[in-house]
Amino acid sequence: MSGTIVIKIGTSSLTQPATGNLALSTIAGLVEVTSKLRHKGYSVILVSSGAVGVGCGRLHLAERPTELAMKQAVAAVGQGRLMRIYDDMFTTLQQPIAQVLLTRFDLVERSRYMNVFRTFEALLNLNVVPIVNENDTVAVHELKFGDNDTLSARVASLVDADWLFLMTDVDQLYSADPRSNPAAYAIDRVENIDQLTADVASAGTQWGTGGMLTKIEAAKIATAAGVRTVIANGRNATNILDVIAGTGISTVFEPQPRPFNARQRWLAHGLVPAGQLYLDDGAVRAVRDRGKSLLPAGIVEIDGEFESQAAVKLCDRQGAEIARGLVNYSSADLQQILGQKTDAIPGILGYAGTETIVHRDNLVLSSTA
Ligand SMILES: Nc1ncnc2c1ncn2[C@@H]1O[C@H](COP(=O)(O)OP(=O)(O)O)[C@@H](O)[C@H]1O
Ligand SMILES: N[C@@H](CCC(=O)OP(=O)(O)O)C(=O)O
Repeated sequence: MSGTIVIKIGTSSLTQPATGNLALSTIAGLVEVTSKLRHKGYSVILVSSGAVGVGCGRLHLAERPTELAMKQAVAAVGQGRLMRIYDDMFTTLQQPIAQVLLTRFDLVERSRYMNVFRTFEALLNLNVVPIVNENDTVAVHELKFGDNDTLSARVASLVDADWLFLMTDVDQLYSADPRSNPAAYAIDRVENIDQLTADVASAGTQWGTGGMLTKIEAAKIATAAGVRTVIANGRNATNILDVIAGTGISTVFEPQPRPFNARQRWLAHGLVPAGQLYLDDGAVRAVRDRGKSLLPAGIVEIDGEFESQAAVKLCDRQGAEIARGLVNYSSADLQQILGQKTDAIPGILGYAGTETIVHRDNLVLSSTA
């Protein structure tokens, strides 16, 4: 019955909305539930926001800073304070914890991705609860997760988790933001996230980053990787135990069958695509329906500048993503050979490269394809 659970808790749950001070009883509840899950045999990873919010409280700032350097400085103040509180509380329950700070870059390169994976594996084998946040202080704009919802989903995909809990300041996902739309109704279960019609456009709280939008994005990433995903209220962490027991108020997103091995999970969720290849209908069918590699003849257009072995999206003519993978040619070379027969490549480029543009082994279909 045991498995791996990733719990993401947002700033809006960790802090008091009125004062910005830490919500100590909420954190204590989360620590207690985490410890209970550990005793039941689950491995638990916490993804905790709050560095910027707690840093603001410590520095008596009334608003979340918008300037990058300022945000990074404030996060450096808050992160240490946050970890100290977690460590104090977990220590009272004899539960060791570890701080893991990630940037998007750590999941892009295969060797770094595997390193992060092995570190999590070692920590969980040591019965430690890793507490993850984005490394806000060093993350550069272009390679930021930007929000901890999608960070937690990528971590859940990385460790092949059974559950991802997105704990926030509303009980459930609603058909629209319940703060501004009193007629919004609660959604208990989402079988197919691609058919979800809820309005999640509003920005959320002052301290949170992405509102509901990034939670839905996270649920898409996690369910596509086979992780059952839950949105629930973080003020009462016992919700997690109830949801696992099949009761409790929440929104549960059903996972898709686990289609991915570890390498495919990296291809699907670790990489940051540097460009797009647009395919004709025959190539779309070959890649999507017949499990073929992509050949130059089926490419009608490309977008972006990239080197060989970069990650790219494979799209149909309308731009809908059907797959992503590692490309065998740079964008400059590809411009010259797109639409051509494979045996024309050496004559055009002056060297005999590989026959395929994206090999089947380096390609993973997108969940909506
Ligand atoms: N359809 C919706 N259902 C529920 N909440 C929504 C919806 N659309 C927007 N929201 C807003 O999203 C907020 C939660 O996001 P956020 O403040 O970023 O929280 P966190 O800090 O937990 O990540 C809610 O307080 C709510 O106002
Ligand atoms: N890494 C940032 C949190 C980013 C974030 O996603 O915040 P939230 O929307 O509150 O989950 C921090 O620790 O302040």
